[in-house]
Order: sequence, then C-alpha cells, then structure tokens
Amino acid sequence: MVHRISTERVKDLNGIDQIVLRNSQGASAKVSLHGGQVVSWRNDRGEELLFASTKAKGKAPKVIRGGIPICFPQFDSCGSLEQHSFARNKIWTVDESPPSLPAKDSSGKSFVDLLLKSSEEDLKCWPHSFELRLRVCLGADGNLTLISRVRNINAKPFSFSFAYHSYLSVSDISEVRVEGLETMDYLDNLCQKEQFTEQGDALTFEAEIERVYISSPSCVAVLDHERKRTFVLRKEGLPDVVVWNPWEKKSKSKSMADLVNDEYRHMVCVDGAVIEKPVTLKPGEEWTGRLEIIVVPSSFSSEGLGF
Ligand SMILES: O=P(O)(O)OC[C@H]1O[C@@H](O)[C@H](O)[C@@H](O)[C@@H]1O
Repeated sequence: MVHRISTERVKDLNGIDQIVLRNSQGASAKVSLHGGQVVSWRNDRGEELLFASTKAKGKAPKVIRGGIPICFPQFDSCGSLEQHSFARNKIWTVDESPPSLPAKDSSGKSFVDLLLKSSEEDLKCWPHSFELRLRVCLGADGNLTLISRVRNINAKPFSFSFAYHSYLSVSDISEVRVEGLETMDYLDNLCQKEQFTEQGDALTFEAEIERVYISSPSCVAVLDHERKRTFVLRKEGLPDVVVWNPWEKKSKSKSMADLVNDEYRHMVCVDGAVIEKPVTLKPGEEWTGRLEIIVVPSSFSSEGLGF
C-alpha cells in the first residue's frame, strides 16, 4: 500500500520503479522496487544519511553498493546460496492491501508496502514458498522505520537468516564509534567465525572489520564525531548486529569493484539481523523484524534512547 499524500513514483536510470516518501518537513526516503532496497534517505536539510557508492549509481539490475539492501533468506555465505542470497536482486511489487500493522507504524507517517513472493526460479535453489513483506516508513520527525514480515506459505517448516544491511554515511570511518555492543559476544568472520567478547567501552575502527554481535541489546548508537551526529538503531525481532567495513585492501579487490577511491572511509554497515540462531517458521507462521533509525545531534543525551 502506498500512503499517497506524500509519495510519488519515479524511475531510476534503468527504468526501475522507485517510490519517494516525503514528510511535511522536507525529509525524504527513496525505495527501489529492485531489491526492496532503500536507496536514499535525506534529512530536512537535504543531507544524505545513507552511503551509496558513486560507481554503483545506475548499475541495476544488480543491487547497488549502499542504501539498505535486504539479505534474505541467507545472510553472507553461511548456507548453500550465493552471498546474501536472492531477495536483494529481485523486483518486488507494491502491496496494495497488506495485512494490518500497529497504528504506530502508519499514523502520521509516509509509507509504502512492498511484497516479494517466491518465484519458480527461487524455488529451484531454495525450495520453500514464502511471502516477504516490507513496509518502509518515514516519520514526521524524519526517522526511518523498516518492518519486514516473512510468512511460511509452504507445507513444511523452513529456516532463514535475515539482515537489513544498512550502509550508514559517515564523515570518516576513523571518527566513528559504535556504542551499545560493549561486553557482547561476537563471531569474527575474519577469524573463521571464532567467538570473542567485546572488551572496549566502544567500538572504533582502524582496520577491516566483519563481525556478528550475538544477542545484542535492542538499541545501538553510531556516533560520528566530525559531523556531530549520531545514528540510533532500535530493533525488534533482530537479536544480532553485524558491523562491517572492508577497509582499504578489500575495498580495492575485484569483488568490491563498485567501491572506488577511498569510499570505504565514508561508510559503515551496522545491521539489525538474525543470523546466529536462524528463524524457523512452521506452515502458516509469520516472523516480524523491525528496525528504526533515528538521527540525533551527538550532544543529545542518550538517556531515554534505551541504552
Ligand atoms: O559485496 P556484498 O555481497 O554486498 O557483501 C558485502 C559484505 O557484507 C558483509 O556483511 C559481509 O560480512 C561481507 O563478507 C561482505 O563482503
């Protein structure tokens, strides 16, 4: 369903439908039907809050390097499917009559509902019929909320992992710290998924990082000192947090050909996810994963934000 008062439909360079959500303050979010990917999110001053590689622009139908691609039904390469699997490379449809959601996920907000159903092609590599719904909401305050619902319409149970692969735009990765993950256990993908415990009082960046923090708190903050702004991520149904930055060497590798120059310095992926204990749904069951991203000035007190 499209909340028509403050949405418009445009096409990208490849002719793929995009929905632009706007609030009355001038903030906007743009969602592509390709991959159900949020490709842009701007505040009321027109500043882009999500990273997107300059080289990725106009490169669809492959997912663009940036924004918020959805990883479903497999995160990374922890199964038999291609890395991050197929949902992010599919054309989704606008869902005109989605099952209802709580009033807080619609009232006063500009939103669009998208739907992805398993195709014949998907069933060949992942033989489970599903419906994946995504509501993207832009609040009156400019906050972005993503609500995903996965329904098992199969005759047998299935399991999946999921991530909102959120490329946050930052001034310089060396100026960033992530709070809320202190003392948490994480699986380090750079050490064959060995488990460690976070020792520092905040996470800072000086090299490649690729971690899955397991059973993490519902609220995590990403502070950008230079821009004096903080992203606060609030999540429900998403116990894990992925933190990823490829750093210089990997960003210049063949697999990252869409990341140019020093672009890796201006992004950090902090994802609400469910990975370590995949979700299992019986026939007819539904799972919901909700991620809200708020941007506040860094001087803002963290009291009341829930961490
Ligand atoms: O290049 P992709 O497929 O979008 O993936 C980007 C990265 O995503 C991260 O989440 C993974 O941990 C990395 O292994 C991966 O390289």
